Amino acid sequence: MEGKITCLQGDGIGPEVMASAKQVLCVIGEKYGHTFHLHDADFGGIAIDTHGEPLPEATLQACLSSDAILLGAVGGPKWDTLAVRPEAGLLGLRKALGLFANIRPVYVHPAVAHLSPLKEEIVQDVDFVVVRELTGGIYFSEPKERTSEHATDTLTYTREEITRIVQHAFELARTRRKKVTSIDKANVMESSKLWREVANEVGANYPDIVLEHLLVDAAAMELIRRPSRFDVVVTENLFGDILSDEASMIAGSLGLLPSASHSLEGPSLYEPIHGSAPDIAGENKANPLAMLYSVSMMLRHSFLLEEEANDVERAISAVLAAGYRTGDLRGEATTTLFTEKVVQELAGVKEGV
Ligand SMILES: NC(=O)c1ccc[n+]([C@@H]2O[C@H](COP(=O)([O-])OP(=O)(O)OC[C@H]3O[C@@H](n4cnc5c(N)ncnc54)[C@H](O)[C@@H]3O)[C@@H](O)[C@H]2O)c1
Ligand SMILES: CC(C)[C@H](C(=O)O)[C@@H](O)C(=O)O
Ligand SMILES: [Mg+2]
Repeated sequence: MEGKITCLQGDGIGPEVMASAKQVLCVIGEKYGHTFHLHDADFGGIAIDTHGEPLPEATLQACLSSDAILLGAVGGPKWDTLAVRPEAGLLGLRKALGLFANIRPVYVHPAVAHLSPLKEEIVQDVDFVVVRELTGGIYFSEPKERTSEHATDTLTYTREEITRIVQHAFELARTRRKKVTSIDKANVMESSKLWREVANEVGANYPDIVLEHLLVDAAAMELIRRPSRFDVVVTENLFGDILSDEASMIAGSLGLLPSASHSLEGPSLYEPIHGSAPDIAGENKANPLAMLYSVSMMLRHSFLLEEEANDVERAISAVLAAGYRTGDLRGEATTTLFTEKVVQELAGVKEGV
C-alpha cells in the first residue's frame, strides 16, 4: 500500500511528538511492506515566522492533496498577542477541509488506571467516545467582534449541521454499546433547544440505539462521578473542547488522548487533543501516546490497516505494561526513550514471525 501523509508538526512539543509518529510509521511501513510518503508543511506559529501567516496556501494545498494529515500542535506565548494567532490557522484548516466530525476516544488503559487522579474503581471500565462538532458554533458564527468596551461572540447552529454530527454519533454507537448521550444547555440556549429537537428526530431513525440528553453542567459532573456510564457522547464545538480535556484526566493525562477529524469527503486529520505544552517544550518530556494513538486511528480509518493499527496499540500496551511512563504519568521515561521502546516492540514482533 502507498499513502501520502502531510505532517504538520507545528509548535512547542508538536515537533517532538511528530518525530515519534514518524518513527512508528517508518517501522510499520517496513514491517508490513507499505510506503508512507511523509511530507512536512509549515503550520501554526512556525508558519507565521516563516511565511507571515499560520495556514499558508501551499500547506492547505498539500493537505488537500494527501490521503491523511497528521498534526502535532500549534500555538505558544511567542504568538499570543498577535492579531492572527497560530490557532486561527487550525480553525481555518478545519473549516477549509470541512472536518465537522471530531472523534475523541476516552479509554482507560489498565496499566495506568491507578495513575488517574480519580479512584481506580471509578475509572477502570471507562471506554467512551466524544463526538465533537468541529466546524460550527461559537468558534465560527458571525458576528464576532470586539472594541475596548464591548465584545461579541455568536453561537449559531443550523439544522443541517446538527443533523450530520448527531447522525455520525448514532452510526458510531451502532458499532459500540448502542448508547448516545447528547449534551447541551437546552434549559437556557436557543441553539441547544434546536440541538435537542434535532437529536430526538435523528434518534427516531435509530430504534436500536438508546438516546439520553444531559445538560452540560450535569454532564461535567457525571464525567467525574460515573464516567463508565458513557458510550458515545455527542456535543457542540465548545462543550466538546472543554469536556474532552476534562475527560483526559479520567484516562490519567492530557498526553493520552488522540483524535480524528472527518469530513464528508476528502482527507481526515489526526491529532492529539492536547496543545503545544510550552511549559515542557524542548525538554524531551512530552508523552507521545496521544500522537501514537492518533497514528493508529489514521492507519485504521484512512488506510484501512486494521492489523497494523492493532499492532501499534499492542506495542504501546506492552511498553506500558513493562513500566515505562513519561513524567505526566509520574514516570521518568523521555519522549525519545518511550518511542524507542515502542519501535523496538514493533520490530521485535517482526523478528519473531
Ligand atoms: N490542537 C492544537 O494545536 C492545540 C490544542 C490545545 C491547545 N493548543 C495551544 O497550545 C498552547 C498551550 O495551551 P495550554 O497550555 O492551555 O494546553 P496544553 O494542552 O498545551 O497543556 C496543558 C498542560 O498539559 C500538559 N501536556 C499537554 N500535552 C502533554 C503531553 N503530550 N505530555 C505531557 N504533558 C502534556 C502541559 O505540559 C500543560 O501542563 C496554546 O497556545 C493553545 O492555544 C493547541
Ligand atoms: C487550539 C484550539 C483552537 C483548539 C480548539 O479549541 O478546538 C484546541 O483546544 C483543541 O481542542 O483542538
Ligand atoms: Mg482543546
